[in-house]
Amino acid sequence: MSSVLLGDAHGISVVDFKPFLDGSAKQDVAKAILDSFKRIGFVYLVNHGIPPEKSKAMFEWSKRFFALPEEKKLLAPHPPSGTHHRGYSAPGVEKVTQVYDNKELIANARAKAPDVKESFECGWAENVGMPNIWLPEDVLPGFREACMDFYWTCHETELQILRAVTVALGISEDYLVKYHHAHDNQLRLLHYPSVPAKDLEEEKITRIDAHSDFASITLLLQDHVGGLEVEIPGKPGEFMSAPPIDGALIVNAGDFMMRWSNDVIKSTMHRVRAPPNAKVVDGMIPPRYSIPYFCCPEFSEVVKCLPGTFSDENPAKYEPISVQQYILQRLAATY
Ligand SMILES: O=C(O)CCC(=O)C(=O)O
Ligand SMILES: [Fe+2]
Repeated sequence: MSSVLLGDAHGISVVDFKPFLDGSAKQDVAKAILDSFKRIGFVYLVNHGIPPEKSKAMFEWSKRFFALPEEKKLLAPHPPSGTHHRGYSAPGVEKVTQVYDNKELIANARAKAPDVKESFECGWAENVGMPNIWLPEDVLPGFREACMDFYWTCHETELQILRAVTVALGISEDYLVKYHHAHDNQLRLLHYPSVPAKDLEEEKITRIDAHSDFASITLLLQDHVGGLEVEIPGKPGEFMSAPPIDGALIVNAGDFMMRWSNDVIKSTMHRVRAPPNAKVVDGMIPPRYSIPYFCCPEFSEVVKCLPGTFSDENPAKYEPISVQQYILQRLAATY
């Protein structure tokens, strides 16, 4: 085993990112990430550059935010449409599915088994297309600043991961970074409240249904509770757990990465269920907190297969697609 590959969890590689960041073994790290992305679309990174104390502090802010009374959280309300994806969504409001635009289907899925999760979304401050929606500062002083600080910290790690992926694909290091210079990303705080184990088992409610992520890559921090599941390669509809690993960041490829790479990289379906071996107390599953950071190309860009990923024998599988059109279509289908 090469020194950058530290092990694996159910086939998802655990990779040391430091030798990429310090330049000591860039190719090895890049290849290890790409191998895992090709196999399963997910990779764990340690020494990823997001300081552990910052992650810890962000989880604490998230807990403080979600612990506020409902009427306070609703002072930063998510608009009724999914296309302005900012602010606070109460449990049951957003329903993530792999449906693109059938409103009726989505409404039925929501009514049948709502997602029992609440979330807070924010982006960069001057994004005029999708302005942030904050609480009044005195409701939770410091929250806005903490979110924005974490946003930019994650952005640094995002750029390095994009560089690693392009290096591994054999194209110039900044090729994908250029698509991301507008940092049109989204920081999401998620809280899955404690719920009756029975309701989750009987699928009366869900935490989050199976879906692929829409954009380039997602950086995902999860707490120790677990419950994230990833579709098993070659076995559609069968899932396995992607357990929390101390200090590791989960990175998964989204639909744009799949399209850019002409299907070399997988954009794998994942979901959140009851955690395996959950400590059920009085019939209740413990709460879960997670923090995904969705990395997205600039909205005005068009995503098409990268040079070298297609040929006469292996034609491009995807038509060029507008970033804005695809993202807004998928977002609209969640509210
Ligand atoms: O909570 C999680 O770990 C998963 C969240 C997720 O997949 C998403 O928000 O797209
Ligand atoms: Fe996701």
